[in-house]
Amino acid sequence: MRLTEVTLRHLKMRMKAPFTTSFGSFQDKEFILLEAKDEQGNIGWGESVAFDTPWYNEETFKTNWHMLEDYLIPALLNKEIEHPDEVSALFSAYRKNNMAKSTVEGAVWDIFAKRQGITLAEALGGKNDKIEVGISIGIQETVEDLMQLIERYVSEGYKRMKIKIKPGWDVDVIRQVRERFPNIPLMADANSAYRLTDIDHLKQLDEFNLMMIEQPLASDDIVDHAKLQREMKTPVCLDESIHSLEDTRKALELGSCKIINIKIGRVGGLTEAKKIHDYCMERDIPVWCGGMLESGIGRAHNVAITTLDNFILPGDTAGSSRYWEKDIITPEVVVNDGYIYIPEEPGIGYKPDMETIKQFTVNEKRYC
Ligand SMILES: O=C(O)CCC(=O)C1=CC=C[C@@H](O)[C@@H]1C(=O)O
Ligand SMILES: [Mg+2]
Repeated sequence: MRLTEVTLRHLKMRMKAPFTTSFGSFQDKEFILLEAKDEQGNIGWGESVAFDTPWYNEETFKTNWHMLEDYLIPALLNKEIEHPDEVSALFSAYRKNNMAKSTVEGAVWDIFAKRQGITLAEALGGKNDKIEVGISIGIQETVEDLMQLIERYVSEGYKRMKIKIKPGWDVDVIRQVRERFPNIPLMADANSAYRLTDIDHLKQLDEFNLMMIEQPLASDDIVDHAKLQREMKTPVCLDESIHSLEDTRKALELGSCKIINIKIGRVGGLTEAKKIHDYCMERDIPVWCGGMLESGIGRAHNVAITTLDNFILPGDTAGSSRYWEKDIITPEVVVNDGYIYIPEEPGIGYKPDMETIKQFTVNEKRYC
């Protein structure tokens, strides 16, 4: 298999409502879509999940464009490869920039599956024909606003609620949610808003039977998380701190967490995501698939990886309509009673809607 042409598109899409976390709030989503063609004319798609501001991690869609244009596309274009696993080896001279790497690696995986006439899920080794999904709810203006959203998403069938927390919007809010919804599967994501000195405060969360607390401490930490996990009953889940299988190994050896959130972009692509999945599975560490407010293309990749056996916990891959008036794929990703059914078409299984893509495209460039 050989890529003969790659097109980058810079898209700008407005979400239905702002999404607020401990690090900031945003409503306009700017990102890169990557379309790749192989020597047989098969087309594969990838999405960069980097935001427009480096607040989740150090990457942005502009740094991704630079990496793709100046290093990653030239490293791959017209190179003969047998399997997508070889892509990371071709990129090994370039440090980090995982979201940029994942953008093009995802398109290669899509083509790899299409060449064999199988789904991306099957190409990855996934056997499940449906996946369980939860939903992530940003910080709201009032607790009542939050309650109404939970009410709505519970009635739509989502299998677990994730609530964003930060100092001043944490223990009291979770207490009220638990009083109103004593039995829902519930978790909290802090996006690194706390320090180890907050340990006594965080331990108060132990009384609410949370499935986990996600990334409470610094975004690059695994040492303090291990200290926290030793003192907290609630399982710690790592998101921002995990960029690779090596990070996973070290975090698990230290006891920094009991659960891993796998985001394909954050770990540099599907090959590394699968390795982390397999490593965790051998050690009985459950994983789930995190979200980055993706358009349909990124969403489709998330759906595919979530079919692997150790994605035991519901992920953040909500339906397209959660964020978008109109998504850029057909059919859109739909959630039925908390499940997404895996599409049967080869590759990512959803068709890019070129009209809609065009409508949101700000800039486009082709490489061959
Ligand atoms: O619905 C989604 O795509 C998940 C949204 C979500 O929780 C997150 C998106 C982007 C950055 C973070 O705030 C975050 C997360 O940390 O998991
Ligand atoms: Mg998170």
